[in-house]
Amino acid sequence: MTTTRTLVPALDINDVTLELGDGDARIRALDNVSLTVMPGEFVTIVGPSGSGKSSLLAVAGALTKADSGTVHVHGTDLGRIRGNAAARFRLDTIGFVFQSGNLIPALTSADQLRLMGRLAGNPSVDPAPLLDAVGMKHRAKRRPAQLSGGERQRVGIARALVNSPSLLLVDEPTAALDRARSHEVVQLLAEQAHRADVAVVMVTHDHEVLEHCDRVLEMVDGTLSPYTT
Ligand SMILES: Nc1ncnc2c1ncn2[C@@H]1O[C@H](COP(=O)(O)OP(=O)(O)OP(=O)(O)O)[C@@H](O)[C@H]1O
Repeated sequence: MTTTRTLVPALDINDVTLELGDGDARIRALDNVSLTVMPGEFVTIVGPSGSGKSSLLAVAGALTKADSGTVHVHGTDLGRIRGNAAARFRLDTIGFVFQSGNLIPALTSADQLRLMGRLAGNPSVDPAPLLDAVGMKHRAKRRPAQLSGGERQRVGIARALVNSPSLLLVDEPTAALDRARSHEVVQLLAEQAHRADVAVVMVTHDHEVLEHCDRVLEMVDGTLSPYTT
């Protein structure tokens, strides 16, 4: 007997439109965008400045509501949750990684992870295995100012994984890094996606790192299409 396993997409964006600004200055940041990302898949979005990449991450991360279309994260319709429920959902289901790691200056690497666990109602988080997974166990007691840019980014990735998210949204993770560190960080994201079955959606201007991604898409004027070199 053959058994078929139905996989729920980690992210399912269907025909989404988002308009920003007021009056004559109103622009269509997302124009009928659709995107499905499965668990364990690492998708990257490239495209010119102002093309709508950050808007897409904001909609996928339940930070901005689409004007039309639907967004499901791991089966939950983001259009149907708001306020505290949306904040709770973000904390439990979505991880965010930003340009420079966005770490809290006063906290050690280990405490960055503990705090994220506590916020999600998971106070017994053990930071050691996650820091180990990103090659940062030996920096557990250091604060951000005592870390290199690449190390901060690694801690940021470990922190984003603390609550075992279904979806990891990553905005320009290599902006502050040299070429070697950029490859390391993006390779690490690919490893985490494949090992922990997390869907990763990364936005980048850095075409050097695309080799590590499973799928590359291009955003131009609010529309998404496959990227061709
Ligand atoms: N709050 C806002 N109000 C009005 N327009 C906005 C707002 N935020 C973004 N925009 C406009 O929406 C469009 C898409 O912006 P977005 O930040 O998504 O692009 P991006 O591709 O991420 O750009 P970059 O690569 O420079 O970060 C741009 O034309 C931008 O000027």
